Amino acid sequence: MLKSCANLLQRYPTLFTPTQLLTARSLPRYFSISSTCPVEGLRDFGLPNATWGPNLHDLYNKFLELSKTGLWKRIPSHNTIAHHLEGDPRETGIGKRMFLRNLDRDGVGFEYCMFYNKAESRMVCLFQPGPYLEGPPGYAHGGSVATIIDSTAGAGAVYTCGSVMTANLNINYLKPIPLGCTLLVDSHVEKIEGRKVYSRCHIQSHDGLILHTEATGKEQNTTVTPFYLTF
Ligand SMILES: CCCCCCCCCC(=O)SCCNC(=O)CCNC(=O)[C@H](O)C(C)(C)COP(=O)(O)OP(=O)(O)OC[C@H]1O[C@@H](n2cnc3c(N)ncnc32)[C@H](O)[C@@H]1OP(=O)(O)O
Repeated sequence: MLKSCANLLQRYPTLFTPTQLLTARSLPRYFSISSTCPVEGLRDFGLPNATWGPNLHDLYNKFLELSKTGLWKRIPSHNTIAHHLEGDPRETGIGKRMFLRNLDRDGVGFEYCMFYNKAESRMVCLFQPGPYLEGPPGYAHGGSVATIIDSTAGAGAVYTCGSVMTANLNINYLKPIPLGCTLLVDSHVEKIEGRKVYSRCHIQSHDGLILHTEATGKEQNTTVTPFYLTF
């Protein structure tokens, strides 16, 4: 691992902070970043890759197991939003990349996959923040935390109600999120009033012992950004 870390440092001298280097032995496997990630071409990023740590694998396998009951479904995650949703017949604009999938290497940014439970209007996101999301030394930037919350609650609202835009998002940052850890982002649609969709979301450590973040969101049903769903 230290050898691959040294190689990475040679190629990308500013990739890791001193804090991360000091704690490199205890951090998961984003140090073995694959250099074979294709830049172009359709790919489902919600599938395991070499940068996933053991805790992310464990959570993923747990939800795959739950999916066998039919209550949960893995949500595909392609590089462009037009392809993000299963069954979307539209072509995407050239050069567009979905915000969370806009890096050309695995493991450095938003490493995640989502599962949806229709009966509970619930979307969970298994999330491993990579080193490019750094805010305070060694920890995830608050904006990146807001992004994964917005994307999880937003996707949950889309799968529950169809096309929505986020109108409002309130976040309480309770405990900082270490880069490289595995998190469960858990959102559900709490209430629907006409075109208004109210969601609640929290982020906890993979073992449920630490509550990192709580959030409430309000999405507005809209026809501005029609999504095509086949759930
Ligand atoms: C698997 C798929 C993954 C996809 C996930 C994608 C997730 C990403 C989500 C996003 O990032 S979306 C991008 C960020 N959001 C925006 O850019 C939204 C910009 N704002 C708008 O487009 C409009 O303001 C909006 C559509 C949200 C509302 O416009 P409307 O014309 O529909 O609202 P209108 O002014 O008619 O108000 C309707 C109701 O909503 C309420 N409302 C509007 N804006 C609000 C606001 N900001 N906060 C709270 N409430 C709001 C408003 O008070 C009113 O309540 P009442 O019916 O009770 O009177």
